[in-house]
Amino acid sequence: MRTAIRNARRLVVKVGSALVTNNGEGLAVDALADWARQIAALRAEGREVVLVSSGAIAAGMQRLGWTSRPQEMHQLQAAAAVGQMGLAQAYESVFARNSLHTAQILLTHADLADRTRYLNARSTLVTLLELGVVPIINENDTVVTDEIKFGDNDTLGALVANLIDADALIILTDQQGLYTADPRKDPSATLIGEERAENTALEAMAGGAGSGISRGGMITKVRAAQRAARSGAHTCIASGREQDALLRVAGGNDIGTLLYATSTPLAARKQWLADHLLLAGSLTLDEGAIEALRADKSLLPIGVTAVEGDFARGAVVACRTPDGREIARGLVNYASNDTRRILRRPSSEIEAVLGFIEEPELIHRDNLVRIG
Ligand SMILES: Nc1ncnc2c1ncn2[C@@H]1O[C@H](COP(=O)(O)OP(=O)(O)O)[C@@H](O)[C@H]1O
Ligand SMILES: N[C@@H](CCC(=O)OP(=O)(O)O)C(=O)O
Repeated sequence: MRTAIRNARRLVVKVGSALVTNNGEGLAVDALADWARQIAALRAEGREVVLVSSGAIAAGMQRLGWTSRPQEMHQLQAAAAVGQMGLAQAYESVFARNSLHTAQILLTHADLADRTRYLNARSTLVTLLELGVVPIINENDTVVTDEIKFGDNDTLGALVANLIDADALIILTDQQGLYTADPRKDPSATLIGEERAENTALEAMAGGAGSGISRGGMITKVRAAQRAARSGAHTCIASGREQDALLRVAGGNDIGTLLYATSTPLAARKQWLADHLLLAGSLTLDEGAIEALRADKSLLPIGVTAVEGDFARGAVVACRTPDGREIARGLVNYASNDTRRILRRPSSEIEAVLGFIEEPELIHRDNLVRIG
């Protein structure tokens, strides 16, 4: 499977806060310079690289002289705004030494949930890659609150990989890869070399963040690999402190943990639906509707037993089993108040109940994606 990474043309590289900021001590400029050198070498091989870098909050805290991470959102946002300047400046200068231009892109969840903005972000990124520029992405921490944050950049890295149809996602962190348990807590844990990204047993092995500096931990990296696999991208988690880590991973060497994709990539529009982190509402389905969705059919109002949330026509909603498990999601044809009036009814009655009809389906199969 390592050859899949060796053959990857378009790569997303994610570097975590602990690495970027020397565990919060300040920007690790030597590490940044080393990644820039390796990314330049990959570009010289004709490969395209997008960098997703954390570290704004940690760098901002250090610049402001704060020794512990503040709790208050506006203080975190202020630190991110200060730190992002330092981050951008440092990357610009280390890539310039390798004759490469960089571009700063700050994204929010809302940017990727809106179809037009999503497509715009994609075109800009692809244009930058065609121009030979290295896009450097972070979350736009200054404008997002907790409920709507990606929170950790592993998730953001996977969404970016899906956005630009990357072949591989390389996550550099402070461990050699995914271990059978958190090695900080269990010294007998062993490194996993390769595994299917979709193997849900991996989630039980992965724990939370290793330091107060970072957010996600290993669990968000495993989930990022699952997400990236939906668009066919393979993920490698490796230590950013290893000599030439990026070049060795991208060269197909046996380091870190490779979580490879096996499923057929989703069509672009369905990928976008699957990548929504926040849904406007949810529908509870009966057995017949669950069966219909498994057979790739549309969702009709007759198979819906309950509606949750307040949503407009065209919103993305979850389709759940009676015990609350999400099995699919899609773009709904009727607003929540209308959906409540037509649920459990045959489509032939929609017009009589509502006084109008949009479509006979509540969610058309083309706008529906199965999850899990
Ligand atoms: N099964 C595991 N294997 C490896 N590391 C793990 C595992 N479970 C939890 N961790 C922790 O995840 C940390 C890496 O994630 P994180 O601290 O969020 O770093 P980053 O800033 O690179 O995203 C490790 O330092 C480790 O303590
Ligand atoms: N956007 C935040 C990154 C959040 C974070 O810490 O992510 P990670 O290092 O991936 O756990 C920042 O730049 O500080």
